[in-house]
Amino acid sequence: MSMLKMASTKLNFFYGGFQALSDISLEFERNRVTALIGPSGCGKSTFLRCLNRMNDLIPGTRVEGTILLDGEDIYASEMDVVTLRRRVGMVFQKPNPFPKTVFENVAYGLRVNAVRDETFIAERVEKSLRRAALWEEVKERLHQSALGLSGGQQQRLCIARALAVEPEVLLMDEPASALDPIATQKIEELIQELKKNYTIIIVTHNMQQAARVSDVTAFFYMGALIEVNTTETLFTRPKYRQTEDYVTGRFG
Ligand SMILES: Nc1ncnc2c1ncn2[C@@H]1O[C@H](COP(=O)(O)OP(=O)(O)OP(=O)(O)O)[C@@H](O)[C@H]1O
Repeated sequence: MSMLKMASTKLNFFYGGFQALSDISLEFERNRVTALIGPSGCGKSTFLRCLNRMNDLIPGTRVEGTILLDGEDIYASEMDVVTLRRRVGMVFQKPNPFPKTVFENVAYGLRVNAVRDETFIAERVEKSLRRAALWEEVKERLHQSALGLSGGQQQRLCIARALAVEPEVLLMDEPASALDPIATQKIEELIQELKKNYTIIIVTHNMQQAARVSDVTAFFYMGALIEVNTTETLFTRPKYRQTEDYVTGRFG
């Protein structure tokens, strides 16, 4: 099995007349955590959303170039977007549980995919909550509203919800930025655990977080990919001045 899970080649992205990404070629290996870093507005989130075609939902946008998932072009006409988003799951910056029970939040993706077997659903809900390191905290309150959970628990619930449909890739857009330090640490530990089973791509503003959780880091600046390397090398021996200035906190 190839180590390469996803790859973008010469990706350009436009919001109307504004080009937000230029010529991004970036590879993602299986069971690795890749962090996307760079100053506000440099295109990190735009790039992340290209990877499961979330940008399709924004009118007036245009993509050029290719993105492959296991060698298949995700923008090809035969690619089913619902299947793509099942395979490439996403967790957002702010925890966004549905106003439903804990159980139904996690079961949601299965029900949407027309799974009817309640035993199967219950097993998958438990497995997903365990993988998201939340089961012990919620097993007695599965049928209470998810909105009663703490922010950190809600974010792990959103991760469990993403895992329930068994994605292959997990996209995380600043998943801990709305959380306190303890909840953040739990999410970071969880990311380390999850990479055994998933390919993870995380956008973060927090350089220490990128250094702690990722194997590979990509530095974006003004819509371009400036450099990508193992996290250790990128942080200790960056090739370019812009990268160095950013990782040492001189700007951004
Ligand atoms: N829906 C949109 N319509 C038009 N322009 C957009 C839209 N979303 C983002 N942009 C622009 O595209 C550029 C890249 O934005 P993006 O959100 O991808 O950057 P980012 O690096 O993730 O920033 P941040 O760290 O602040 O979230 C910015 O100039 C932004 O203003």
